[in-house]
Amino acid sequence: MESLIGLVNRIQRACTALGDYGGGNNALSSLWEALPSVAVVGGQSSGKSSVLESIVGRDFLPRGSGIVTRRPLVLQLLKTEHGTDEYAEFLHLTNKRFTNFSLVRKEIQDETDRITGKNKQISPVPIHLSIFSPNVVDLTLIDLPGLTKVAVEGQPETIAEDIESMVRSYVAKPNCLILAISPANQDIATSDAIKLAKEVDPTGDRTFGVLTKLDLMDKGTNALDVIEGRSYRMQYPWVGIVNRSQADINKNVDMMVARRKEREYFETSPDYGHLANKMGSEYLAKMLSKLLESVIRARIPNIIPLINRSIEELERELDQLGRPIAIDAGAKLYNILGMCRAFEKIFKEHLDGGRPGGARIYGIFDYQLPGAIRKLPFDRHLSLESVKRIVSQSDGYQPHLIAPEMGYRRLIEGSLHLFRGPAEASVNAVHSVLKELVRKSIAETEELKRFPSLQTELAAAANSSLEKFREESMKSVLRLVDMEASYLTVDFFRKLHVMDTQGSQNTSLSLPTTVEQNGEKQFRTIASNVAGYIKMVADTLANTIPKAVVHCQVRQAKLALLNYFYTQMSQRQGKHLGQLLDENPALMERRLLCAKRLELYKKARDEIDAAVWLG
Ligand SMILES: Nc1nc2c(ncn2[C@@H]2O[C@H](COP(=O)(O)OP(=O)(O)OP(=O)(O)O)[C@@H](O)[C@H]2O)c(=O)[nH]1
Repeated sequence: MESLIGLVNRIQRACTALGDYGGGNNALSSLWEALPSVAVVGGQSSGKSSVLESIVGRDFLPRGSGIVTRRPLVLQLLKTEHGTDEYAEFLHLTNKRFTNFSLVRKEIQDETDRITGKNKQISPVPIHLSIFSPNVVDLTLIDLPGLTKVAVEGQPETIAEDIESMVRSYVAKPNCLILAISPANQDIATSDAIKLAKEVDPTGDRTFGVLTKLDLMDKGTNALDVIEGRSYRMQYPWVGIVNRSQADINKNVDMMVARRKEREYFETSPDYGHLANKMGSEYLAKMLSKLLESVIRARIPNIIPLINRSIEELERELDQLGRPIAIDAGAKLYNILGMCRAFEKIFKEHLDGGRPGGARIYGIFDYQLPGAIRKLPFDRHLSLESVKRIVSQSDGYQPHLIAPEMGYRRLIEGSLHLFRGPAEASVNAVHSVLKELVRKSIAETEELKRFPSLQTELAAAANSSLEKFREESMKSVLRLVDMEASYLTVDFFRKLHVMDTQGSQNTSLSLPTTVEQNGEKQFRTIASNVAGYIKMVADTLANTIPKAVVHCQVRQAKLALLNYFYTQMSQRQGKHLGQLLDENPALMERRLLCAKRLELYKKARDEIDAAVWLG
């Protein structure tokens, strides 16, 4: 069965491939940070690289002066069957097996430079190296740049701080075991590794003290005070190491020989002999492997809810951001039309009552239009003075004989003309409501939110259709008013005449009146008759204007708001369609990031599920 370390290895590789290497300010939760790991921390020349090589049993890390490790190196060791060949693989060079470890060293150097440039910058993007060998234990270690104090030529002044903050970002997370390397030939109180570990892990629950260069201590001195926890106590016992010296490296002393020499050193040491079975790089590797396995076993149950929660959050965010747009013209057109239909549906819901707004149109017909008609200045138009003037002007040089037919007509036409105002106002008011509903519906169409250009174009197309509907509606309502003026309802006046004759018969016995009195009475009657007629017309128009407006504007808006837009769309080429779908670049980037992170979490969930089943 594959070890849990192998499982975490695979998830870590997926993390790097999908852009999650912790930190970052993209507000996405990091799986990388949640995974247990072992970070190797130490000051420059403390012997970090030597410890790692000793654990691997191979000479493969870049060496040189200055800061050699400038990107985190995630070193995944996988134990293979006894007798099998050793080889190494990089995540960035899939399918290429390295059996020559000096080429591994070169590739680490080259790959570091690929991201950081040759000017010795540092980068948090890790390099993943897997080593398959029968001489290793299953273990993952992360080699970090050595803590330094000074910048070398060409490096930014802030390099020391930059390195410290990168190292800190690894060791600060609670799931990270810290392998703190300190050289024995320096005062432990000045160890950079111990200083940092103390800060981020004050209880020492996850720090392992490793003391290198025991063989380089002054004759007659030893590091027992440290190793036995008297000068600096930690939860886990210190592990002493003797690596290859510079002279051994120069002589190309084989790593296996070095391991043997280290074993012999402890076994024969008068100072450390009693601790020999708990010293040396082989012991360190085995102990770390066991511990990492048990930490992973303990932490996995907490990681599963994190993964599930993150999947939910990412799916929610992706739904809000919308799925990516297809590239071919047909699919683009299909998408655009789909969004238009979603908009039209919402627009109709506003009119039909599913959403608010449509009732304002009824308000125009029920309240605004009758109110405006009531306020028309008929009183002034039909005042005695005005009636007299208009009747006499209409009579011309020959006063009327029985009834002032022309006077009536002029008075009525003048009154009817006043209805144009309320009719026009109704059309304009409904137009404003429809325009507002278009704006609202666009804002409420979730699918359109990502596409500002499409929104603008859709609004322009809808508004230009509304403009056309308004023109049609205006013509129709004004025609209704003009029709009233073109042909008067004869019946109304015939009935009046009959009533008038009966009235004069009834009053024939009343007191005699003067000529002026008679004339004035006649003008009043004319005013009252015209007012009666106008009232009748007002009632009619209060009913027919809404019908015309609904027919020409509201119904048309429901039926054909985007007809012209659709015709235009079908003639557009792919490039133009693409312009309508030009999303905000920040949004596109965010979608990509979320999609990659989602893929990572799903992969991790599958990996863990499979391991649980197998386990
Ligand atoms: N004699 C002896 N020399 C050691 C030991 N450990 C490391 N060295 C030497 O110390 C020097 C620095 O060792 P490295 O392993 O390169 O140290 P490092 O911490 O990786 O150094 P940087 O990557 O430059 O920060 C090398 O010349 C090693 O040979 C040790 O236990 N004994």
